[in-house]
Amino acid sequence: MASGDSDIPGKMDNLNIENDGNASQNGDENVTPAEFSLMRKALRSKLIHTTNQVDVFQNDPNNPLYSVKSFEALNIPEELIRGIYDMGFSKPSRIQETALPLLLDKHRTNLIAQSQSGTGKTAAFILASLYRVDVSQQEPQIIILSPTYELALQTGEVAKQMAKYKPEITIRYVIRGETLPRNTKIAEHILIGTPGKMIDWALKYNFFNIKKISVFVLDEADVMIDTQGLRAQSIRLKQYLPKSCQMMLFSATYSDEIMDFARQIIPDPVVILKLRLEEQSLDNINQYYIVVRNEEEKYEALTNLFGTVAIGQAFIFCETKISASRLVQQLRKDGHSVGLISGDLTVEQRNEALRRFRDGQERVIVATNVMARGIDVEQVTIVINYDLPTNPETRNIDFDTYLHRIGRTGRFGKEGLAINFVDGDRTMQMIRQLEEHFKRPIKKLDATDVDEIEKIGNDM
Ligand SMILES: Nc1ncnc2c1ncn2[C@@H]1O[C@H](COP(=O)(O)OP(=O)(O)OP(=O)(O)O)[C@@H](O)[C@H]1O
Repeated sequence: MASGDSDIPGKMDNLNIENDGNASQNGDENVTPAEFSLMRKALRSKLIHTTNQVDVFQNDPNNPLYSVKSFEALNIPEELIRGIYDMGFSKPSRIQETALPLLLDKHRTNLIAQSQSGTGKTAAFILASLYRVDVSQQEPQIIILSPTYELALQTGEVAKQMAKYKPEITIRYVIRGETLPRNTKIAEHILIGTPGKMIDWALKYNFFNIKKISVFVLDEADVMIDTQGLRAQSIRLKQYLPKSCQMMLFSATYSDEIMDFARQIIPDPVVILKLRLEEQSLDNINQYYIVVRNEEEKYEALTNLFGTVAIGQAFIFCETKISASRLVQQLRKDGHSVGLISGDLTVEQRNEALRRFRDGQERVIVATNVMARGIDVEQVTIVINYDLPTNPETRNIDFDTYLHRIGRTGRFGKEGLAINFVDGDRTMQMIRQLEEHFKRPIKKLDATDVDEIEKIGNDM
């Protein structure tokens, strides 16, 4: 049995989402960093633009750095350009502007790149990998390591899309469930898989010659080091690679631990960092609260909103998985088409719900607090706090989670709408605290005032 099976997700009990450690507060929802990463990808339909400059660190001052403003300027085969345009990209993203010239240059620069999720890292290393393939050789030349089975599949999908007009480039997954007869020699050029299985295929079964690998990519380094065993396996694999192999490592977050790991894997790297995450802000969000007397009124007010506001896409947040799933059941019973995202669902079910939402098949998602921390909801126009976010220990209002739920990063200047439900003195006091804390008014909305609700909807 291949030791690659150690990559089965869901084994971790030590949650650490975006390094804020917050998820463990709601320990009944066990979601791993790898699962969050997948959820972000499932939900994302486009590039996240950031205004931040990138910082580049390199040891060799003679190595001139340049950035590209167009894909044509990269001197890559026309088929790859066509593939990129077919994916809807018109020009390189911020991180790609700097990373691609380095990745494609004749010095085969090694790279460590950190940039927030959704900024175009995957597309960058896929392009570099496709560019490096020598199609005259029918053997593996590129290894791409992902932390889990699902993330590897996701990366493979991107590679297949980009290589659409270069069908002579071949790709093989090295993930659980894949088996080969003994003495097989793999002919595919690009191997995408998890560390344990890759080690087995390279070193135990000799399905390919690791000395022929010319590009090694380690993706999602932050997720990798969070998962027992993957770090050691990655380092082990790296030790067998030829010296001439170009190595690159990508991470969405930054920490000393990640950098230590990165430097153990990548010799002599150029390091690209986009350290500062853009601040979430409430500047473009219109915030309201609706007062209700009991659960029935609350539910009625919610469905009233659905009926009146031509909501683009909405997220509804509940405090617990039980309340979230009850609400979904009720809404579905009443004929509303809503998706649910909670820790009770399988990875596949959650991602399927997010994909349906992303593709507009469902315009409402009900989610729990834990889920809110792990995914960003940039494209959502309405956020409804069915339950206000509270700290599970103190039961006080949780300002950070509130901001994370409804805030937007600067670039997304679009207007957003946040609606909070108030069902007593305690929640009313929380609204006042939020106003005080963020120095922004939260206006009262009468759930039965159809004209006003319509007006809000039209203003968006
Ligand atoms: N140059 C580009 N122009 C337009 N869209 C792009 C560009 N590069 C990537 N994208 C798209 O932006 C989204 C995010 O890109 P990508 O997955 O490469 O980001 P990432 O930084 O690797 O994210 P993660 O850290 O979650 O893996 C994808 O939908 C991708 O197709």
